[in-house]
Amino acid sequence: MIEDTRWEGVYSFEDSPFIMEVLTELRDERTGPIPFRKGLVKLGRYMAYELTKTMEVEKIPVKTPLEETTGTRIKDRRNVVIITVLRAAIPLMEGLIKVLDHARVGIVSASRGKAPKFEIEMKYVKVPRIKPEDTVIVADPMIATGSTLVKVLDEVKKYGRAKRYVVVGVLAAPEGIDRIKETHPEVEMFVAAIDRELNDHGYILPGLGDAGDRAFGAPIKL
Ligand SMILES: O=P(O)(O)OC[C@H]1O[C@H](OP(=O)(O)OP(=O)(O)O)[C@H](O)[C@@H]1O
Ligand SMILES: O=c1cc[nH]c(=O)[nH]1
Ligand SMILES: [Mg+2]
Repeated sequence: MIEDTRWEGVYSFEDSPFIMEVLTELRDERTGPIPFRKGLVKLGRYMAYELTKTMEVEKIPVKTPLEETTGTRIKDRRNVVIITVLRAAIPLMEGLIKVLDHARVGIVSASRGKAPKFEIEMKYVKVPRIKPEDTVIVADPMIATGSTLVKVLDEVKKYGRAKRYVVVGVLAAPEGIDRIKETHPEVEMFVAAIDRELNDHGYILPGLGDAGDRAFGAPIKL
């Protein structure tokens, strides 16, 4: 992972060719919903694997068929709460949880309104109690204006103070990172790549389009 020195605690995986290859497939407009969801699952799995490198480990005794020796256990892996932001984060969470299988899971809905206010409607909130030893991971593939994550982090912090707050995403715009760092400076962010900018509809450029629509199809407006 590479720390982006424009901020404190913001990392990308542009040094990982495999993560970049999967990201390229997600960006490709020819990629349909099935491979798109599969790609989000893969990114969740591999970014969770990378994230374990930042977790606390402990030495434990282990007995092989031949002799006693010392083993390793990732202590923090047993104290994780994954917060999934509907819709687009569902496949991403599926990938994260393959590595972080002990995680407790919270689900929140968050749908973003139109420019320029980008009001966030957060109706469905089901979050477990958060303990001081927990690493809270908020999963959302896209960090554009940052409105969604600011609102979700505000809400999640009502459920108890955690040891760490980590955002895991696929693409982030500098504008969104700035916004989140303003209101939640302690939050660490891990994304596959940090893209160039937002367009005036609040979409990330070059981006990958609307992640929820790419994964599940565009909803119709009644
Ligand atoms: O950083 P922001 O400007 O808040 O934008 C990011 C949010 O926008 C998209 O959600 P959307 O409202 O499109 O819902 P969806 O995931 O169901 O498509 C995306 O999934 C993020 O949650
Ligand atoms: O580019 C973007 C920005 C916000 N939400 C998305 O799904 N894609
Ligand atoms: Mg969407």
